[in-house]
Amino acid sequence: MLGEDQEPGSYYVGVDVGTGSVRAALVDQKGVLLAFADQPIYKWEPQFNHHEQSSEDIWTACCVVTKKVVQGIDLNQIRGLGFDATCSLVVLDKQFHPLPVNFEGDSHRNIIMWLDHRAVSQVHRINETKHSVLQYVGGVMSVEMQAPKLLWLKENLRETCWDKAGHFFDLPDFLSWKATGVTARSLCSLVCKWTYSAERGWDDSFWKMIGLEDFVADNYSKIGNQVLPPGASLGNGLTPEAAKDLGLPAGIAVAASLIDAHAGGLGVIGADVRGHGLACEGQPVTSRLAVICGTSSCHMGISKDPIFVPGVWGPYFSAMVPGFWLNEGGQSVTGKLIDHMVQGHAAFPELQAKATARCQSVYAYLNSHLDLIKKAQPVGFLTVDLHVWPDFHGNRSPLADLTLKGMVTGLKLSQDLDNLAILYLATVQAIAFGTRLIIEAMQGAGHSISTLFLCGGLSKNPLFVQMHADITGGNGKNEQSWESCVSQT
Ligand SMILES: Nc1ncnc2c1ncn2[C@@H]1O[C@H](COP(=O)(O)OP(=O)(O)O)[C@@H](O)[C@H]1O
Ligand SMILES: O=C(CO)[C@H](O)[C@H](O)COP(=O)(O)O
Repeated sequence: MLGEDQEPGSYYVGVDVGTGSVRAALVDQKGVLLAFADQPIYKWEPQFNHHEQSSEDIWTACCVVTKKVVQGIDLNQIRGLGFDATCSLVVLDKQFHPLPVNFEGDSHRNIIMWLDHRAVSQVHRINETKHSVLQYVGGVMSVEMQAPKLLWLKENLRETCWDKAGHFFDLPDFLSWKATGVTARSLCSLVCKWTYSAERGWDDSFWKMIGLEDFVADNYSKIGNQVLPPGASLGNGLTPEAAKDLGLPAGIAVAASLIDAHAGGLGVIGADVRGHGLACEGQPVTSRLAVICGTSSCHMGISKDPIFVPGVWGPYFSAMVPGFWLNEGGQSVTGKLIDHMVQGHAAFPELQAKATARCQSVYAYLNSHLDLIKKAQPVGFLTVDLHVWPDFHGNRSPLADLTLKGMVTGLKLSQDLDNLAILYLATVQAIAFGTRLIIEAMQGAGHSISTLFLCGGLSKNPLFVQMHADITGGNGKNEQSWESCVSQT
């Protein structure tokens, strides 16, 4: 919205770092999208369940996309810049140089990604403490959060990484530091991934109990002892060095960052739906669930008072919408699971060739193929004999069990394109059932959710959206009308 102090003709740049790529958007003062660019980023999997990235590679990609979106505009009209990113752990030494997070000693790979599950033993021990901070992450800490990863580094890479480390950043906070030189952390990342409380700050007893008393001793300087609300203006804005890298004027305002799912949640949960004849018009914002569907899916619901939902992260105060509590359900792999199932099938080369011949994406081709083979039945009935359990990378919510694995039942001696299309459908349905289980857990604990707002790469897939509407809408527990609104971040 145009604030009173904003002149017309102002531009803003937003940079979104997902798991697979970096995207930049240029918007005007009304939030209208004027330009968009994206750039893939590198990922390494040196061993099973170890996932790493490079902060230098990601910063370079941020610079490429930012330069592209501001091409041809008057740079002096740019008023602000903001970042969001996945909640991956960036490690730097005392001089802010990258440190290796791997046994190979490769310092280029200085990020342990959010989906890395190397710290299984560490998270198990953290959960055995039953410390009170765990109440604020759904009762069970996830291996995808930062405390187990930090403990893993201390126990496994003591000399090459831990002893030399000067700064541990969540990726969104690394980016705002890189742009401004300010090491302040965002309340969003510290509350959601690091056990910081917006009301009580750090809990010394937790860090001492899990064997990371080092942080208490140095007054949390390595993980953040200055905390700002997301959107707060950082220091003196963009430094001359970062300005040169990004192709922007020095000194423009840079905002304290958000985690990617939280940026998506903030973007869609308050969407103005007036004038479309939707049943959710006039309903409170607390009746909406934002589902951010990319590599993973994140289910963001807010409330005025804290709601404790077993197996669902939070409640987190002011971490997404200021003044509201947030619960965050999630499925660790959704887009990644669909890609895995489709690309690993024997008929994938045939699918690729046919989709390319029609100038379609493989998913658009599969969706039309399902329409062709469903005959008179609704498409969902094609999977009466084939079922998928989607927890190939454990269950984030509501079971909070990282040991769970995926399953497929009903396999036949067929590997043709029909078989691939039906397996794809069953995978999408399984993911939608997972969302339904998360909603039921949230409703059972006191949320009152009646509308889903989807965004992210998977929301471009009409079958994914339709299955979510069909499967979550018919749970019989919701007296209110149910609908899925789609918007894209
Ligand atoms: N047009 C599309 N149709 C179907 N699926 C899509 C489409 N575009 C992207 N996706 C899926 O969305 C996922 C990536 O979403 P994205 O939001 O870019 O992820 P991330 O933020 O994690 O990098 C991928 O699994 C991809 O297959
Ligand atoms: O844990 C998360 C948010 O709390 C996200 O799943 C993680 O950041 C990855 O997001 P994406 O699937 O959009 O790349």
